[in-house]
Amino acid sequence: MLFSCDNIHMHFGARPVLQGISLGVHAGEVLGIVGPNGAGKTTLLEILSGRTKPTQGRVLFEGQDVTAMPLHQRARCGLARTYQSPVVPEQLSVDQVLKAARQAFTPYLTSHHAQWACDQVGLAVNPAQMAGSLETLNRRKLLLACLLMRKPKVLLMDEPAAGLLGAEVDEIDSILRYLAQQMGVGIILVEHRLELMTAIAQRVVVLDGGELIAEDKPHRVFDHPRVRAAYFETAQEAA
Ligand SMILES: Nc1ncnc2c1ncn2[C@@H]1O[C@H](COP(=O)(O)OP(=O)(O)OP(=O)(O)O)[C@@H](O)[C@H]1O
Repeated sequence: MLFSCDNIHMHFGARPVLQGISLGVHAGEVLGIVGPNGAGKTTLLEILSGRTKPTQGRVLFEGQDVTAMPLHQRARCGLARTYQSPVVPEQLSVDQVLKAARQAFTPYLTSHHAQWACDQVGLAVNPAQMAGSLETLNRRKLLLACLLMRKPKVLLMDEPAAGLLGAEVDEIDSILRYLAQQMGVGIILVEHRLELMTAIAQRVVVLDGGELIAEDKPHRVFDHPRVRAAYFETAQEAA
């Protein structure tokens, strides 16, 4: 297993938010995480990325225990993370954003690395354009290009299709498929859109109330009685 966690528990005060979560991803595999609102998906991504320390449990990267390793060190090991909102530096041009990303790496990456990364995600915009004026899909592509030039081994993604429509979702789908299949990146993906999950994930885990209640292939995971109950009850409560 390339990247995994083992028996993760998380409490906020006395409140348990994650209870005994174990999962992992292989190189070139896409693992999906779904679950109703408040299930603990984002909290788990925060723990996997190193932004939050779990109350209990371990995170393992290529067999090494990285539980105590902070976010920036995990990034150097090859872990990358994207967020639900594609926040870019509004006052910098696309070229300046890419340059800042190149210079955040030691030794500095070259403009060839940046161009290569832009090509991988199909980012074709005027380099002088202000990043703040990009629409959602190109913001996501720019942020992904900044990560890809570091050649990550593992990518953690929180709702990469949020704010996208139709053909744009298909484009993200193709990019993620390419990263996994051609570049061998292990991807852990939190996503509400089940069609995206079904299209690209090999396995899906379902969280509910901080517990892992099912793990299966995407087209089978909703056959599990606990998964149906979690979604049905949530829908009923919301009605
Ligand atoms: N810093 C925090 N302090 C206290 N409680 C928190 C904190 N962060 C999250 N929670 C609680 O933990 C639970 C899980 O939240 P989390 O955001 O991980 O769920 P989620 O599955 O990502 O939900 P959504 O799909 O709505 O984004 C929620 O009940 C939330 O209110």
